[in-house]
Amino acid sequence: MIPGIDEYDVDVSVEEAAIESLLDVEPADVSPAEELSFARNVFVPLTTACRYTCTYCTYFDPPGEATLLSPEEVQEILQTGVDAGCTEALFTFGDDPDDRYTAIHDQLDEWGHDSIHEYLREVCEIALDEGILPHSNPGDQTYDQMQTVAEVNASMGVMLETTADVDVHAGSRQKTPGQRLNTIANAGKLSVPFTTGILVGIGEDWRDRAESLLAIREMHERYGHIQEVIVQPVSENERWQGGSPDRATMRRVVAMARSALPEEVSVQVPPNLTDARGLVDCGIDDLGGVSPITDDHINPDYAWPALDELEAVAEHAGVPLRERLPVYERFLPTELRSPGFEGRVATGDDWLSGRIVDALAEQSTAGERYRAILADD
Ligand SMILES: O=c1nc2n(C[C@H](O)[C@H](O)[C@H](O)CO)c3cc(O)ccc3cc-2c(=O)[nH]1
Ligand SMILES: C[C@H]1O[C@@H](n2cnc3c(N)ncnc32)[C@H](O)[C@@H]1O
Ligand code: MET
Ligand code: SF4
Repeated sequence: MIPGIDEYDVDVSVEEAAIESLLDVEPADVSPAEELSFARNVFVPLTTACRYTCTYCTYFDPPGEATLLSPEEVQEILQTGVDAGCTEALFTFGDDPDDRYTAIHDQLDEWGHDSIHEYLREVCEIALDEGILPHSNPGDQTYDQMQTVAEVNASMGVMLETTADVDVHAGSRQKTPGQRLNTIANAGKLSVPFTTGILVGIGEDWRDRAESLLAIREMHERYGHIQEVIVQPVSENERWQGGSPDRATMRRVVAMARSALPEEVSVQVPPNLTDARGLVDCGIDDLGGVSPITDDHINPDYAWPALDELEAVAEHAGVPLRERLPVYERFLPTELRSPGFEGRVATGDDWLSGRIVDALAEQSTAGERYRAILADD
């Protein structure tokens, strides 16, 4: 049984035969994508406080040192993003920071908020007012927490990491696969277009990788909400010297992801952590959110490639590079999709809230930029 799953009302039943057949997949078995997409984002590390201490993570700060960005600081970062033509405000932060740190709780209280999710809602509203679309990844979330912020996000995400019980998540407070899957299920129940993925090289074996990808597939079959799956190699930093998966491993696991998932779900690799050129023939079709202005705060030692380097990856593969929004086009109401859009899956019109649809349809500089990106197919 997947660790921790019995604590939640999530039924995941990956079949042994499906795992076995995925284990046979090789890069030569998949067809390369016809284009590569990316989004321009600005990274907003709302707080570095986290209730967990994953041993590969350099993001979290210990109590006493952790910070919380004020609304003014957030607004300033967002403004630089808007000025640089970004369409995505990536709010990523530690899991339930206010639960473990009284200083964070007290600061939120001073700003008039009961919880980090209430505060997240406020900063997402600031983003929408500034003309940039929120994509939040606050780690694990309950249904109620997610409901607080769902209507002010264009999409949300959490990495499953792995379905295996691995040492890197050990300790008295830890991520569990059951809780991550529950978060993914909550997004499905709330119709939130969702990003998830696996972290490769944290002690999981090939069978675990196959099981993780198939568990994601099962979630998508149930709710239809998975927009992309990130295949992320764990990367070395001052806290993690346990190595990073080699090229052959990344090639095989990307091919497994492409085979495991239905066609409409994108397979993404981060271009600052991988040699994306060497993965296009294994089935990637997305290079994720890339920032022209902010660091990757999670992997600060790995600089974002410039746009012309992304162009070079696409050129090397002989496919076009296309900018996208943080929410994939099939989740948009039909009237906002580009004329040339051929939805491979009918999704209906009820994914995005009125607030997000208004932002996309607005007669404003931001609205025009969003529509220009959609029209550029
Ligand atoms: O800059 C990063 N962006 C990360 N992103 C952002 C992602 O590249 C884009 O926000 C999505 O492609 C949406 O456009 C994540 C998004 C998620 O929902 C879940 C996990 C990640 C992980 C990272 C990451 O490590 N670094
Ligand atoms: C937001 C996501 O960042 C990823 N993450 C955290 N630390 C690292 C690292 N050292 N290398 C690669 N990815 C990492 C986790 O998968 C997390 O879910
Ligand atoms: N804490 C969240 C998670 O692990 C997001 C940031 S990870 C550096 O999903
Ligand atoms: S990976 Fe996310 S959950 Fe784990 S310690 Fe880092 S911030 Fe916290």
